[in-house]
Amino acid sequence: MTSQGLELVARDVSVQFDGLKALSNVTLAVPRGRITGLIGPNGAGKTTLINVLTGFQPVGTGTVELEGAAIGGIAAHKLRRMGVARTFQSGRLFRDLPVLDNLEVTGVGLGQSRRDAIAEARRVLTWLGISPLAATIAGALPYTDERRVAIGRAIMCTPRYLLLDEPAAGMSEHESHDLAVVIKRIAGELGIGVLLIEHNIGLVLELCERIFVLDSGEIIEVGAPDQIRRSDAVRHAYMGTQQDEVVPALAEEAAAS
Ligand SMILES: Nc1ncnc2c1ncn2[C@@H]1O[C@H](COP(=O)(O)OP(=O)(O)OP(=O)(O)O)[C@@H](O)[C@H]1O
Repeated sequence: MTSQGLELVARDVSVQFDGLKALSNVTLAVPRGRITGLIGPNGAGKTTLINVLTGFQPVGTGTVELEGAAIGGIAAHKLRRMGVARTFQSGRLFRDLPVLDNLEVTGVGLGQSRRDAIAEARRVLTWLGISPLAATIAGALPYTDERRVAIGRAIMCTPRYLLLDEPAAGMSEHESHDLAVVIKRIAGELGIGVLLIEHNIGLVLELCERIFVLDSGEIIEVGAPDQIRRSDAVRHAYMGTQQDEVVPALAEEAAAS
C-alpha cells in the first residue's frame, strides 16, 4: 500500500472454475495517478483478475479493497459509480447508437441528467480529440476508433481507476503510439489509476511504473520495467506459448536499456 492508501487492491485472491485454479493467492495494487502493467501468456488469468477487481467475477477467497474499504461482492454497476471503470477486449459499444449517445447513456447510468451527460460526453470526446466522431454510428467505426470510443465511455464522469483489457490489440505501431499518449494523459492529467493489460510488451515496458506478471494464475514477478526486461522467470513463462515473440522482444529491450 502507498502511504495514502489511494489504491485499488486485490489481496491474496484465488478464483476457481470447476476445479481449474484461474487465480492463486494473487496480490496486486493499482495506485491512483500511476500506470500499472499486468502481463502474462494466454490463459494466465489476467481477464479473470480484472473481472474480480471490477465486480464482474465473485472473489473466491481473499479480498478486494478500494482505498481501504472492502468491496468484494459489490456489483459491477455499483463499483462503476464508486469510480472503478474498465474496458473490454471487445468494445461492447451500443452498435446502433451514435458515438455521442454511447457516452451519454453511460453518464445517465451514472446518475447524470441527460443534459449534463451530453455535455460531459462532448467534453470527453473533445479531450480525447475524437469529437468529429460524435455523430458516427458506433457499429460503423473502424476498429481503432471503436477502441478510443470505448476508452471515452470508460472515462465518463472521471473514474478513480481504469482497467484496460488489451486496448492495443490489433493496432499498428503508429496507433499504439497514439494510444500510449492517451493513457499517459489519463493517469497524469486526470489522476486516474490505470491497470494496463497488454500483449504488446513494448507498450507496457514504455508506460508502466510497475508491472505484475501472471502465469498459470500465479504472480511470478513484480517490478519496474528494467526488472521485467531482465527476468528469467518472465522469459521462461512466455517460451513455447502463442506469445513467444515476447521472448526476443524482452531480450531486445534489455539490450537497448
Ligand atoms: N467463466 C469461466 N469458466 C471456466 N473457465 C474460465 C472462465 N473464465 C476463464 N476461465 C479459464 O481461466 C483461465 C484464465 O483465463 P483468463 O481469461 O483470465 O486468462 P487471460 O490471461 O486473460 O488470457 P488471454 O490473454 O487469452 O485473454 C483460463 O484457463 C480460462 O480458460
